Amino acid sequence: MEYTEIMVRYGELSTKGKNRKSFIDRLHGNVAKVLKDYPNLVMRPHRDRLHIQLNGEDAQPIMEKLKNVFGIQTFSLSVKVSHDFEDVKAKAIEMMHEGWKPGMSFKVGTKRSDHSYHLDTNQINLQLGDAICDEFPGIDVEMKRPDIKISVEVRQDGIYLSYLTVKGAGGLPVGTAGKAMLMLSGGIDSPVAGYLAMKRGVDIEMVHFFSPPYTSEQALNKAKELTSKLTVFGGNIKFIEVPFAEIQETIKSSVPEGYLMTIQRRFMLRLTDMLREQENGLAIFNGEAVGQVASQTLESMAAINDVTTTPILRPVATMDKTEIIKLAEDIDTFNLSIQPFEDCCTVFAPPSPKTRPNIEKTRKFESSLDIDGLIERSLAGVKITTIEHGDHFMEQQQEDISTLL
Ligand SMILES: Nc1ncnc2c1ncn2[C@@H]1O[C@H](COP(=O)(O)OP(=O)(O)OP(=O)(O)O)[C@@H](O)[C@H]1O
Repeated sequence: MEYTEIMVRYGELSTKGKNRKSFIDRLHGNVAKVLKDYPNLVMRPHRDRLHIQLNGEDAQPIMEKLKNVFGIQTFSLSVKVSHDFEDVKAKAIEMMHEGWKPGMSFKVGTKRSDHSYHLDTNQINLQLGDAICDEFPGIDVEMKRPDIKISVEVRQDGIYLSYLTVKGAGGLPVGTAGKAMLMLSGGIDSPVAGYLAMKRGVDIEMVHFFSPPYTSEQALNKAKELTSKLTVFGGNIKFIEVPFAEIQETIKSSVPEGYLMTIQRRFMLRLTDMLREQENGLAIFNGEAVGQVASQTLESMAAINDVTTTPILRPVATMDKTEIIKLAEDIDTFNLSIQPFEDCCTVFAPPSPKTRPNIEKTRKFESSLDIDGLIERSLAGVKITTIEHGDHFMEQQQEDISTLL
């Protein structure tokens, strides 16, 4: 069947008034970005739906992209026919032949925005229902949970029919909840935390610490590649790389071993917070899960969090590792995350970090360091790039290597 339009139903639209408008505008913008490679599409955002006219474009790849856009509850493929009711009947029957299998029940549901049409919603439901029953003798009509629902929408410019409804990603359009920083390592958890932040409408910017020469270019590229994977959910993402080797070396040579990790993390958080301020972000997200490792006990979190009052949000805090892995697989970051490139935290990890660091002691050990100078030099080396959907960093490097061989 040649479809004419995709009808997108908005997700969580509990907000009213001005918020509703910004929700719809942002969703429209995000959908337009994701579908930028299809110039023939025409989009019309309305109060309760977004209509995407296909103008001959193949619906399948477009639907695959729409499935990742937050703020969409469901979407349906529809076909436009004329106001001639015989055309409507013929198309509804064609749809039933396409989707119906023996034993399935059905229902017709009609909406009219064109109230001048000569049949009202009840008449349309009944007459179409009768036509379908004649074509499929013995078929069950089921009002509550039909297997197939033929939806009919009567509009000024024609009548739109659909029967396939696809579940969207839910959540809120990325950008409607404001901007925040995500502390992105190359591991499994922080990309999942980023995905969950985006799902609630947060526009994230990545902050990644790296420590050359202790960490390789490949480790940096892995974090960039992970960022690229997340662009499918919300468009371009800023990637902020922060040099961290001098800070780690200094801490290692000046602080008792048990406190290395806590103090390193405090520096990471301070730097992320400064970058947040510079970028006008409102909060910081990370991939910590309670009790997962030494730095993620509640005592450690408290000692690290001590450097800022900025909200630190931990979307995977209460999830089991298996649950996080399942999500990482669903969003296609898992296989990349498990590639064995070193992270600056693992390179400098002490053999037995304190799992219950004392805040007073932490502050005391840290006070011997030139905190401002270390931070200033690290910030001076920050590099900011924008990662777009389709950008690749890992493969590119493999290609480079293969050309050298
Ligand atoms: N190199 C880094 N750059 C930016 N943030 C980092 C870095 N390393 C760790 N983090 C942040 O600290 C959190 C905890 O890191 P840690 O290495 O202790 O745990 P993890 O459970 O292995 O997390 P992940 O799987 O995200 O690496 C990460 O989820 C991330 O938000």
